[in-house]
Amino acid sequence: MLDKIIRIATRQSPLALWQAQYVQSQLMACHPGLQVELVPMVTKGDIILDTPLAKVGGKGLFVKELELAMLDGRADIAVHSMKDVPVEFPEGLGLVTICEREDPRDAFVSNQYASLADLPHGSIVGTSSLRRQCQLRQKRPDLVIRDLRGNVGTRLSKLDNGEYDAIILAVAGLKRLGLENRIRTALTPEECLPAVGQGAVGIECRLDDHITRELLAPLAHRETTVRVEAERAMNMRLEGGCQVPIGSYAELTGDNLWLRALVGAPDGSQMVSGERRGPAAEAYSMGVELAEELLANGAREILQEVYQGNAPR
Ligand SMILES: NCc1[nH]cc(CCC(=O)O)c1CC(=O)O
Repeated sequence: MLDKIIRIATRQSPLALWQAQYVQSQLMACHPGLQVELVPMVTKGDIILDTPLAKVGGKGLFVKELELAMLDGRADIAVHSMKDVPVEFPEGLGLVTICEREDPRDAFVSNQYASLADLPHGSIVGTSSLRRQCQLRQKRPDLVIRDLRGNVGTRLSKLDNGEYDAIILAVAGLKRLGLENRIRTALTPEECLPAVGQGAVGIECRLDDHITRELLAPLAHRETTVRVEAERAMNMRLEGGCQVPIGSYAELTGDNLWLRALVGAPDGSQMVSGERRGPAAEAYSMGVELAEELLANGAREILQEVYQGNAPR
């Protein structure tokens, strides 16, 4: 077992490298003597950076090359932000481990203003996430929302250049990159319901690689796994593809799971939301049932508009 080497396929953005190195150090701490190497890769998503993600094929662009490397045996595992992991996996691969969640909230980042409420009428806010856009617009229809892409450092420099009055980023990403001081306020789940899996890191590998799966087992965090399972079941039932105006967030207290979800029109004109409470063992079915309730309450029509590219923004 100790002469085993684990190779981690990773993108080279600072956040992807942080996540890969986090898993590398956790694995080495759990298994003294185990060798763990990073296999840095470039994905299509890294190359096509100027087009809104929804138009170029979505988040899958960032994971395909990593998955091919695992299937070809050039790498053993890939580490993902759970919110970027597509709902389906290629044959032979699967998500086997979910690590402990970092702060799941969204962050309000600005150089002049301390909070969303402080933004003057007509301020320009940067985010390309339809989920963030619809929730911002619902609360503040006066704001001007502009697309904002690139990795976390790029987004912050566009804010600093004066292109935006404020931007919204995930708290987790900023913390991991040592940029916590840029957070003016964390938005509560009531202000902006987080994305499926936000703040959690997951590990994908070949399902028949039992040695690797056994080595990964101690990195799993039970509470996070239950929460993310409920959130992902919700998303799966909604067929939430690449870029979607869906928030899905679960909290677990003892055995009590509380799942909240919303689907909104990107222009903030409509929003359907709901919640479910139940025991942890029912995480999956709670997610599916909540999704069905939202679909029946108008989410189906909202999502159809978004998928057909007709939704006003
Ligand atoms: N969509 C990009 C992305 N994917 C994961 C994170 C970091 C937070 C996380 O792990 O959920 C970010 C940056 C952001 O949304 O600000």
